[in-house]
This record gives sequence, structure tokens and C-alpha cells, in this order.
Amino acid sequence: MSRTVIHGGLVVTASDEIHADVLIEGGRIAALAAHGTDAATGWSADRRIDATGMYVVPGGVDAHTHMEMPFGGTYAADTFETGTRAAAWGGTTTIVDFAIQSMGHSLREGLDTWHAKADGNCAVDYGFHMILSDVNESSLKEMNRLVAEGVTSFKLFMAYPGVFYSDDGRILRAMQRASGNGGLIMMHAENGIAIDVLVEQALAEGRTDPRHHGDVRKVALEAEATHRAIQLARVAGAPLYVVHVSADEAVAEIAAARHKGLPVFGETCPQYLFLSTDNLAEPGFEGAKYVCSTPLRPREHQEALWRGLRNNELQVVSTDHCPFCFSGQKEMGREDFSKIPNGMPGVENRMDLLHQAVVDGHISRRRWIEIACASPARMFGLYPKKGTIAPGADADVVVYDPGAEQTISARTHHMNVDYSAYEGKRVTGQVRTVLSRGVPVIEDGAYVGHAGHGTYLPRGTCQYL
Ligand SMILES: NC(=O)NCCC(=O)O
Ligand SMILES: [Zn+2]
Ligand SMILES: [Zn+2]
Repeated sequence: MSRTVIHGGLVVTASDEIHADVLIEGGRIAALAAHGTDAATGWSADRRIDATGMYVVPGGVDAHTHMEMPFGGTYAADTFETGTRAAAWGGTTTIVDFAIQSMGHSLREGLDTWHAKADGNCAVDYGFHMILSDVNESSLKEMNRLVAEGVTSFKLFMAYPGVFYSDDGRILRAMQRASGNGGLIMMHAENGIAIDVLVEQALAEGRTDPRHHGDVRKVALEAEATHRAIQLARVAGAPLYVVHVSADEAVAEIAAARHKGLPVFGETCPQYLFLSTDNLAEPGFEGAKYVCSTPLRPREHQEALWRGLRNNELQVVSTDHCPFCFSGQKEMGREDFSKIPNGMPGVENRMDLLHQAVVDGHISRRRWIEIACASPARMFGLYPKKGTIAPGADADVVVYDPGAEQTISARTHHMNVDYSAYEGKRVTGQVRTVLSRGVPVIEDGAYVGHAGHGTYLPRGTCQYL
């Protein structure tokens, strides 16, 4: 059994910061011991990694990605191969992507299709949520079978009428099913019916450029849908996880529900924390790069999101990584913002941006690891296998240089997309070494992993319930 020792670093988890060496045996964390103690100095190893001056942190868990997602007549540009490789470059060693049920098809067909896309192609480990597009008697029954086999979370959409949209009756039925089988409903909370009216009116008035994507997807329509989703979940007795929360009023809805003791959870994404409607309004057609839903908001919303993350009103930061190239894909909406494929790249940037949030004083070091690693792992039934550094956990470990300076750029990133949403942003901190189950994936500034190393993760149920 191969043995690796990471020595000299500061081990940071969601709960602790300890100056300790880490022993890895056969892909798992075997032990931690304080630097210089007999225990640590006595460890023999095949590989020694010097982490002096570095943080030793759990591999990131990105619980919201869309590799190869079909959207608006095209596909997200990262495959499972390119997207998981980019994830590894950014210190993320687990993704949970979304298998999609197509209208008129079973959940099983959707799941099989996504397994075929991912199987043998991933650089790091992966699991699946299931998108429910067609809630009916048979898909409701299938939910039980999926939970039993490790697909324990189901995304529903209050947005995108005619595509993924479910009405309140279907949402309620799915929630009732989840309340009985341990599943977690993930909600895209925007009032899509009302938004489509505003889209039609904007286009009729000649308001066709990207910034109008933000105008029509009103804060009130995110807050209203968030409120409605919470009430439906309450009636069903089901837990609820609201994805990609962007608006202060939506955070307030989640906070109020949690204050009442309801099992309601919230996720936000780096784009809402670092970008704003100013980006959507960039000259020419540049704003298309920032079209995603929920949309970017005026900068004033960011403080509510940071506060929500500090106060545990929001528990998780995921990327909603759904990249479309500017050239040929975002350009599909040059004459009509509603034809711009929705989504932004980010799987490679999340750990660094959140470390920058530590540097900027928004969150503590431990909260960084909590919202990026431990909490998503707990939320989606992967803890303590993933999301921490503790004996028995998978040895998904990142050696992180907290003092390194880097500039985010499409010229140097590894995502399969022709722009960066954070082009030119200077951040402090950089991944040095990444191990996935004890195997080096990133080492000395090079990718040393391979497609097919990443294995499928059947998941347990939400560990916050
Ligand atoms: N978020 C986004 O704009 N695209 C991906 C699909 C979704 O999460 O709604
Ligand atoms: Zn969504
Ligand atoms: Zn998404």
C-alpha cells in the first residue's frame, strides 16, 4: 500500500486549524500528527510533500456544475474530461453535476445518458443530481429508486417555461415524494412565467442587448419564487435547497424560513459575490459573457450574500459552471438577449476566489473550507468521505500557497471556453499540489492526472437533516 506524507503545513478544515503532518495510506487519510512529534517523524513514506508555509486543505466539492449541458440549441463547452481537469487545476476534487430527464422520457434514461458522458472521462470524482423536467406518476416512483441508489437530490425549475419549468402542482408532488424518501429538492427559484412576459415586452420595445437579461429577471421575481418554494416545501414537509441565490430579498426569505426552524438551505455562486450588473452592461456585446440565471445583480446585493454566508443563512458556494464560448455560442443572442445561452464558466476559479474573500476579510479561513468543501459534502451525503481531512476520509488534499499572487485569465485557465468571467482579476493564493484519493493530479504546475481516474460517487441523503 503506497504511503504519502504531507509535512510542515497548516491543516485547515471547517472545524480546525492545526500545524500537523498528514499520513496518507492507500488513498485515504491514515493519521494526522503535530509537526516534529515522534509519531510524525517516525512515518515512513514512498512520497513526501513539503508543505512548509502552505495550507493543507480538503479538495473542493463543487455541488453545482453542468458539463456538456444542452441549453438553447447548443451544449456547455466543457466535457466531463475538460471540466473535471479544470476543476482539479483549481483545487476541486469532487463535482456533483446534473443528469437531465428530457420531456417524455424517464429519469433512468436521463441518468444513463449522463453516466455515459462521464464514465471513464473524469479527472476527479463525481456524482449526479437529477433534473426533473417531467413530473408524473412514473417519474415520481422513479425518485424512490434513485434515492436508494445514490442520486439523492432533484432539481426543479420555476423558470424556463416550455423547457425545464414545473408548475406549482408538479413541484408540490415532487416535494411530497422527497419528504417520504429522503431526497432533497433543489430549486431554481425565479418566476419564469412572469419573466417571459417581461422578455416579450422588452424585445417588442427593441431592448435586445444583454443588460436587459438582468432587467427582466427582477429581484422581486426571484424573491417571490423563493418564498413560494419555501411555502410549498413547508406544506409538503420536505427540505429545500435553493440554488444560485443572487438577490438580497431571496436571502431574506431563506433567513426567515430558517429562523422559523424550517429545513431550508441556500447556495450562492462566486459570480454573484464578485460580479454585478455593471458587467452585463459592458460595451458592445461583451455583457453576453455574464448572462446567467438567476442574473447578476447590482453590487449592493453582494453584502447580503456575504452576510448570509457568514451567518449560515447560506451554506454553500458552488459555481453553477455552465460555460458557453463567446464566439459562436453567446453570439447566438446578438440580436436578442433571450437567445444568449445562460451560464458562466467558473469551476476552476471557485477555491481561489473564496480564498480571496478570506484575504478581503469577508469570511474566515475555516468558513472558506466549510462553504467550499465540508458543507456541500454534508448537504449532498458525501461527508466525511469528502470535504475534510480526517482519518478515514478520502485523501483528496490540496496544498495551497496562501501568499502566491496570480492573475485570472482565459490565456492561462484550463476550462474549455474562450473567455474568463474574471479576466485580469488579481488574487492572492494558488493551488500547488492536488491529490485525488492519494494520487497526484496537479503537481509542480503540471497536470499529472488522467481521464478515468475520477470515479462515480453514489451519495447518501442530506446530512443536515
Ligand atoms: N444558471 C445558468 O444560467 N445556467 C445553468 C442552468 C441553471 O442552473 O439554471
Ligand atoms: Zn438553475
Ligand atoms: Zn445550474
